Amino acid sequence: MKDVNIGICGLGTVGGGTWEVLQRNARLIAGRAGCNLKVARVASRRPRPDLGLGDTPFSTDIYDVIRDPSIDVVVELIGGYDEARALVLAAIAEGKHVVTANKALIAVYGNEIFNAAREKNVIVAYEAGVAGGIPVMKAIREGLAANRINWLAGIINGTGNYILTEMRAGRAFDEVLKEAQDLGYAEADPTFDVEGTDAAHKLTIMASAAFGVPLQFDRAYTEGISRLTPYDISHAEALGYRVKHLGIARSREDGIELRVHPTLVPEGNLIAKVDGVTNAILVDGDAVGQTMYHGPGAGDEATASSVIADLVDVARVVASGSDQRVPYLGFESEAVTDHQILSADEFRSAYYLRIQALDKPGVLAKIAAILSDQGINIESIMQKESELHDGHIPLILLTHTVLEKQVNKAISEIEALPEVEDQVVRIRAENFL
Ligand SMILES: NC(=O)C1=CN([C@@H]2O[C@H](COP(=O)(O)OP(=O)(O)OC[C@H]3O[C@@H](n4cnc5c(N)ncnc54)[C@H](O)[C@@H]3O)[C@@H](O)[C@H]2O)C=CC1
Ligand SMILES: N[C@@H](CC=O)C(=O)O
Ligand code: NA
Repeated sequence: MKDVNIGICGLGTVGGGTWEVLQRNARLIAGRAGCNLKVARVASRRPRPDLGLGDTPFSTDIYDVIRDPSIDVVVELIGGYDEARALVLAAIAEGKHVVTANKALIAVYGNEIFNAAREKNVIVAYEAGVAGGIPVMKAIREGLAANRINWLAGIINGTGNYILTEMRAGRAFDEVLKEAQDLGYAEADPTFDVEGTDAAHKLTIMASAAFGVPLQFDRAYTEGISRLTPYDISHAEALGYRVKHLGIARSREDGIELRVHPTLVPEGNLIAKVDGVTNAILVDGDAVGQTMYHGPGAGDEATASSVIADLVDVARVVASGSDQRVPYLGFESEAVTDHQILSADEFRSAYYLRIQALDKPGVLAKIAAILSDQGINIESIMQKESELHDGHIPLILLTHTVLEKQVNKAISEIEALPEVEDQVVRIRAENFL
């Protein structure tokens, strides 16, 4: 059986997991790929004696992998933007295929990288970058190829969902984040997880493959979980919702909503029950209806599972000498359109609003009048006398679905009322899920 030679760059959480699974399941994987996936070289800043690399050449210079003429596929697992971009472009220039877990790289530089790869007739595969171990890109690009995809929505950051799950159990944000870092779930810069950047990277990639538009990370609306409070989480629950950090991509006649933010999800919805580091993506297609992809969104061997699936795809092409492959974002270049990405003002959603108002007659009427002037109907209202503090009492409202610009207008008018103190807390609620 032929060997396909693999060079791994970056032996951290995912690199280590990839090495381990390739060794453990070598025969099984070879049986599927039709060739041996041989790790012929590894490079990383620090050696990993715990992995038992044996005779496999190791160096601290990742470019040793690029320079090695025997390497067929470079596995980029160093992470980050610029160094990874340079490494991947250098690998492509050498005519090597690339497998990466780096969604930041693909979301931001994917258009450039895919063009370079097309010119050199090599493959760049990135399944591990989107929802870790879940083969969701395979589902979108291949399994759902018959469908007009209407929308997709899901939990696509394991660290964030882990934090929200533990916060519900009463644990402190910082303590749980530290634990997620120790478990290898978090990004090198964990603000990418908690401020929504990582989820926006993944959403950008899924949306392009779902709708056939170029990658446009800079057009994604991004809001993280760092400002969520246990208070709002528990009040949302009292209204029958769970607060989840979602990525939502929805195709409309007038454009595409591309947004990442904390979201109230009806408690009966499957997504509401997804806890811990688990990710879940619901995809709505015109032919199939809704399908859901659920599984570990981060972690060493779970992510390695996707890295190796990509390696098998590449190895089959290398070993068979064919150049048959799935287009990068599932669409042939001629079929990619310029359907615009909408601004946040154009989002349609329901809203949970928490208003800190003076407890005196007439205030509620003023707020109701502002909402009504903006055409906003109220679905439910909650106010507890027991939460009266310094003459102020939180008023919690759930609106019907409206345009976001109407809500923004209403919020600024409400915040300007002398009876209202602090900023209005606003969390989108999605009843269409
Ligand atoms: N940890 C996870 O669960 C997941 C991570 N990813 C992605 O996988 C990639 C790798 O992530 P992790 O393994 O978690 O990171 P990590 O920080 O554990 O590993 C990165 C490794 O690369 C090495 N490295 C970085 N720059 C280097 C350079 N210039 N020269 C030599 N070595 C260098 C580091 O020393 C480290 O050993 C990232 O793009 C990340 O976003 C994707 C899905 C899940
Ligand atoms: N930091 C990411 C890792 C996987 O993509 C996450 O927590 O989801
Ligand atoms: Na994946």
